[in-house]
Amino acid sequence: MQTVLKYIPKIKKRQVLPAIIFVDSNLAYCTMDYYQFLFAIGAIFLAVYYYYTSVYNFWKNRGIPGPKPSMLTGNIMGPLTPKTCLATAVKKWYDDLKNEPFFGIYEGQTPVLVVNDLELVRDVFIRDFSVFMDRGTRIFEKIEPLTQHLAFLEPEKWKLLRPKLSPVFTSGKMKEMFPLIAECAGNLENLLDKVANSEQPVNCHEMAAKFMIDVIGSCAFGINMNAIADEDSKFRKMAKKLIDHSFRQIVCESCKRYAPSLFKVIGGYLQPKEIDDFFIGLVRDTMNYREENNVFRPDVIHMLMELKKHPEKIENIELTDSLLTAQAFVFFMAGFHTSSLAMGHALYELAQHQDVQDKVRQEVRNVHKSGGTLNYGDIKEMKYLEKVFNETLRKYPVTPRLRRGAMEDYTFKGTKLTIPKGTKVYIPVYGFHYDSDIYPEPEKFDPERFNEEAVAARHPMSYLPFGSGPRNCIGARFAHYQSMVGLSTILRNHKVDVCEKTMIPYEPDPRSDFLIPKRGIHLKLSKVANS
Ligand code: HEM
Repeated sequence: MQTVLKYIPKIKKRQVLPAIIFVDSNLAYCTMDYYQFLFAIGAIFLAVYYYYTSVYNFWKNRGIPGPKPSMLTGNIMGPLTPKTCLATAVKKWYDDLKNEPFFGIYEGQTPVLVVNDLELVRDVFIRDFSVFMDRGTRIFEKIEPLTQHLAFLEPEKWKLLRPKLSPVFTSGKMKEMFPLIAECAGNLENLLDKVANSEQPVNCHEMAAKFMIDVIGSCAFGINMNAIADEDSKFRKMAKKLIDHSFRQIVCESCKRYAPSLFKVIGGYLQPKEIDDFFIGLVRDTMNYREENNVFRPDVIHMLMELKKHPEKIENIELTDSLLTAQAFVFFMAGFHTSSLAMGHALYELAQHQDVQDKVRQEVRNVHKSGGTLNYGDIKEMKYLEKVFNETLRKYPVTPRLRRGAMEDYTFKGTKLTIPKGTKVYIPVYGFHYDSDIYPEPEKFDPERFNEEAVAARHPMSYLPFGSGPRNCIGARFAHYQSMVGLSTILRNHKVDVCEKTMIPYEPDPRSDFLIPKRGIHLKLSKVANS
């Protein structure tokens, strides 16, 4: 290949221009008149400009207001241009437009309707669920086989799989699993003493993640993942890789969002295979072990083995190994990541509100007088801790917006707006949770917002940490129990304080769509004498 840039400075009007800048020595130069060249460039610019302005007229043409989109990225900056995180963007749009029933934004070039009106939100989640069963997420199953899980699956497969997996999380099953969670809490207690003795700040988000990995491993997979005791635990390493923002992952995510057709072609080269191979191997080996040794545990793996044995129970779906593994994978991923964030954020607030922390400790000690192992009933009695947990998820909803996709043309009730089939819909959770008309002084951490009367006085759609309707979080009950066990274990005999390393004010990580602390949650942990 030979560069012929050297020709360019010598060009004069009406001179012949080598229009191909990189020319293979075997190819003849392609020549073009100077004005023709300028015209061609201009035409290309015009075409691109026309394309983008017409794409970005979608909402304007329908009379729907919205923030001004940028070329290419629309309104969602995304991981390649991390100026503002998604939560901050959602809040800004909502604050500017909250008196509108809805407004329009663009994810890349894709129009998205954001629904503000709480009754219309209820229609989307519950009353017209048959239209909004879709998550509105595109899956590239050949490139990323583990993304064909419950959270992303298209409605046809989702509606067959969800009822088969829901029984894993009934309250009866929770009771059965509780001793396994309590056992992991024992290991956490040993870690707490080590950390307190070291007198060094600890990243509480990471500590919570280790606990959650052990809990999910034990309850969903029947495996001791050993993340608390072993710094080199393979599961902890995989978990870190999953939530990592390496350059490769940022490129992948951006490509999927802004250039999905390109991702189809190059995604296979960008995608690390290590995580897929690890989980596919893990689920296959666990199933084989149980089969050969006749092991029975009423968990996610058992449910998946049953489906594999009786594929006739789910017609119209080919139950491939990767489809089954993807279901186990989402329980691991969603189970440890979301709950560890909730637990980390709760400790962050408690370290800044010692009065609330003392009250929680008092309650935990009253309920759990005997010490020893916690039981299921103990958690139910910790009403104040529950309020703290709920208020934490109000201030720090893990997902700042929820998503749905319209499966047919849909007219919003009481309005003239009809959206075409396939339109994406967002629910601005972070906007609701910080709306001062719903939650006065929204920046304040106040667990009393969750006393019975206050909750009954609010619209049910104004608090959505676990989503709502038939496609809500399948693991909400499990998340609640594992977080409450983790928090009560830490706070019973230990105290968290802010220290020099604590990030105040809070800054979310702009590279993630989840609400994640930018620099971890570093707190000082010390032992509290038993009074
Ligand atoms: C504090 C912890 C958690 C939070 C804040 C959380 C939040 C959410 C949210 C907001 C959704 C979307 C709901 C919607 O669109 O209406 C969701 C879905 C989901 N969550 Fe969770 N989650 C948590 C813990 C868990 C746990 C522990 C598991 C499993 C062990 C889990 C498994 C799932 C799955 C599989 C879905 C997809 C459900 C479907 O599409 O049918 N989550 N979660």
